[in-house]
Amino acid sequence: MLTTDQMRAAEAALFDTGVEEWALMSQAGHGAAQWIARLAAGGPVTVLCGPGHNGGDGYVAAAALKARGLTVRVVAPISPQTDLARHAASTFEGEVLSDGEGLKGTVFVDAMFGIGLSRPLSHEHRALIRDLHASHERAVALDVPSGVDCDTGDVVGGEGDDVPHYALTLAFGAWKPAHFSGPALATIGAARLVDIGVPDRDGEMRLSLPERIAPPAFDAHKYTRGLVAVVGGAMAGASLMASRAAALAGAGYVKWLSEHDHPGHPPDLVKDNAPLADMLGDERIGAVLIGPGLGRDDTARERLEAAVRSGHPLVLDADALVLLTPEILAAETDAPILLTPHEGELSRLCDAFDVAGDTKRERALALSQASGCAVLAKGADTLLASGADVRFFPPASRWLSVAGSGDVLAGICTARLAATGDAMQAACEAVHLHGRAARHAGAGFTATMLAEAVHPALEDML
Ligand SMILES: NC(=O)C1=CN([C@@H]2O[C@H](COP(=O)(O)OP(=O)(O)OC[C@H]3O[C@@H](n4cnc5c(N)ncnc54)[C@H](O)[C@@H]3O)[C@@H](O)[C@H]2O)[C@@H](O)CC1
Ligand SMILES: Nc1ncnc2c1ncn2[C@@H]1O[C@H](COP(=O)(O)OP(=O)(O)O)[C@@H](O)[C@H]1O
Ligand SMILES: [K+]
Repeated sequence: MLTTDQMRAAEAALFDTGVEEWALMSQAGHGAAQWIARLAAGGPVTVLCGPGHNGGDGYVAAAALKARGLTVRVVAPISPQTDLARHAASTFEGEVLSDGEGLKGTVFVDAMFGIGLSRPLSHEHRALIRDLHASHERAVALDVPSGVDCDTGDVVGGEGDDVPHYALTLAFGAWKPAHFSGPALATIGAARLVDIGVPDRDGEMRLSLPERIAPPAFDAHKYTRGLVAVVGGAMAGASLMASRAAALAGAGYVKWLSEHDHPGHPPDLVKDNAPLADMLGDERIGAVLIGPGLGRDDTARERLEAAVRSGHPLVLDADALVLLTPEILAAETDAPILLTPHEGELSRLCDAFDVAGDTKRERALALSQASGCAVLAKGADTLLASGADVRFFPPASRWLSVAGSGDVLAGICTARLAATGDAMQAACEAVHLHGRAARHAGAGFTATMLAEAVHPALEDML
């Protein structure tokens, strides 16, 4: 995944090796035409072309679609402004209109602006896009929906609903942050990457895709598979749900360290109510979860301090993130720590660690660097920051927006941390497992149902 500047640098590096600009544009336009043709299914296509190379891609796609026998109209409110864009326009031999008055069709292709957007869309351009969107059955955005800032996913000079909803967005050469973050996420629809020859490199920002989870080794026993300790608190239900999710996410053994009882306590979950510091002294513990249902009083803070001092790999969620300060984290520990804040907790933590950033990505990175922890910043556009690295995730079921869903995720994270010993890998596996569980749970599930659905989800990922 590349920012605008990185994308331009990657293109420049290709040109330095002798690749022609036209070759890239040609691949972008032809790659787009293949997707558009499938969506058009023989119906008429209207391509809105801007003045730059995004428009150039549009002209190439228009010419390729016309060559396939489709009815294609180009609307170009601004003429091409570069030699390359003019050359692209010259390859399209059909009708070019200056406005979209009365046009109807199957697919509307937005090739107005891409990574070169430099200011908010004018009222006229916004209205033109809205009208063409309304008069066609489906809309496809080339590179990004016009008006979206590629680096942030914000709508430049506007709100999320100033950009209409696209069925498909075709990213050229590399993903941009906007494809998986910010208000743009609501407008982008299905996102697909079109190869234009920009080599994949092991950059700091990447899209995380599900990878296989390793099943237990042949000589595995419950401790090698991971002993998870879930610290309970005043509201026992939340830690109980997290424990259940941890058990179903592959942990060999889950211990519930709780002073409180709960009627939903299952027989296969071992409860231990000895003093917390004693229990945390067990060297076999692979990872500790603290936060769900912990409470926020002095007792809760003492339990958090004990968990950090224990030196075990940690997942801190919910109330632990409300209580966390740099002083608490100052305890000597080399063990990996994963923080799993939602938006509100992230902003509180940024205050507590005295860091700031314009975007969620920048805030999560700054917090990770200030705290030394991996930061899984949850929400509709979940992302993971660890040191300089960022992982984005494909959008998950919106039904995950239910109370307790974060407790389930925290339990999964802890099981994966106990199994892998690596906060970043654990968080990536956990987000995919959580998303997969949501698909198994269907629509309108409760957090308890989601926790149960971790079981079939794990099987999918083996
Ligand atoms: N460099 C290349 O050869 C390639 C470019 N590609 C395409 O080119 C795009 C980037 O092209 P450009 O750098 O030309 O940028 P764009 O085509 O995104 O836009 C730049 C043009 O729009 C104008 N402009 C910007 N914001 C405006 C606004 N709000 N109102 C009116 N005019 C505005 C600028 O003055 C400039 O003429 C990518 O998104 C991608 O679609 C890729 O397909 C791959 C190859
Ligand atoms: N609209 C959404 N689309 C996808 N996932 C979502 C959405 N809203 C919330 N989630 C996910 O659901 C979980 C909610 O966690 P959290 O906010 O901690 O809830 P709770 O505290 O109630 O458990 C997170 O994993 C988050 O990424
Ligand atoms: K566009």
